[in-house]
Amino acid sequence: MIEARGLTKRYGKTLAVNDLSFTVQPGRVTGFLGPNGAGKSTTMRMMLGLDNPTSGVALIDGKNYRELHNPLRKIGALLDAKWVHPNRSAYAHLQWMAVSNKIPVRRVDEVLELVGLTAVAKKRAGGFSLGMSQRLGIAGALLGDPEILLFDEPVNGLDPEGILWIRKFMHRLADEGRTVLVSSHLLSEMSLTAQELVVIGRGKLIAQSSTEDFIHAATENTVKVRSPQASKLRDALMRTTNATLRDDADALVVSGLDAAQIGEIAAANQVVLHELSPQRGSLEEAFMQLTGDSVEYHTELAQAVDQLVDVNR
Ligand SMILES: Nc1ncnc2c1ncn2[C@@H]1O[C@H](COP(=O)(O)OP(=O)(O)OP(=O)(O)O)[C@@H](O)[C@H]1O
Repeated sequence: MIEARGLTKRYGKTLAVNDLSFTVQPGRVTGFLGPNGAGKSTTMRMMLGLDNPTSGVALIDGKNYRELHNPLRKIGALLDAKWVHPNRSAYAHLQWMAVSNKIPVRRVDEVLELVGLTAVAKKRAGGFSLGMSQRLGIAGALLGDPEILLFDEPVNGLDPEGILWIRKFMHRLADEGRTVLVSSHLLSEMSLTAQELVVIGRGKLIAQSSTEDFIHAATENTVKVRSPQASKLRDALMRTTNATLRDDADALVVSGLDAAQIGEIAAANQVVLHELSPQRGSLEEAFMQLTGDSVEYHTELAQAVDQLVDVNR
């Protein structure tokens, strides 16, 4: 388990992380979501003992990173995929990491196999694509077979195939019972990857919940109804309920009632229905809702969505 308690980091005048408290549980992929500059990397660096909190603590199974006996066996991390020496082979890089952390060298072959890099293990890491570099970074994080894994923006810049691979791999790690914290500013990607969310903005916690609850709590659930007798249905709904109705092309969008209630009212009034479909809010809508009226945020959000469209193009 990872726990942040009152975690705060100040760089001069910038409050990068502001009194952040949350927990990350094993067996689930937890998305660490927030726009660029929200404080995700700083938080992760403090979890890994690479930066000192101004106040508060980041605990790994109840301990500071620096108190861990054999840190790589407890927590593995991918912060920057390109930090590998370009002239080293993938194998040599992992071997160096293994030796310097007292991990048996045979583990190198295992992790190369896990991330699908066995065939290129002896090639220069400098010639790797971004996707291959990410896999090598993940192999490094897995070297100590740790229970806890941190990934900072692992899908940034990857093609759809690479994104899918990372997503499946994260799920596999969580299914093995590990604690997986993955940061991203890509909202839609997180809605597919993460089962739990920790959402931050300007260093502060906005929400911690399951992805489903996050969307549910922050967005209005509506039901889309299409009927050849729309005005009769509208009258019946207005007469008997406090539901709010709005028109959307040839459909009625109803909030305040669920699909079953609308179906019952339609049947009681002998109204024919052609469609009765619950509409779920999206993570984008939820994020907009919770981050309120900040212009800066909405610009960030628009950029995040644009990037997502680019990635999927
Ligand atoms: N070493 C540093 N010195 C000064 N300011 C910093 C430093 N590191 C981060 N910051 C500032 O702290 C804030 C949070 O940055 P951080 O990199 O943690 O955000 P992030 O959510 O990871 O965003 P990104 O995805 O862009 O990295 C930003 O305003 C950033 O400019």
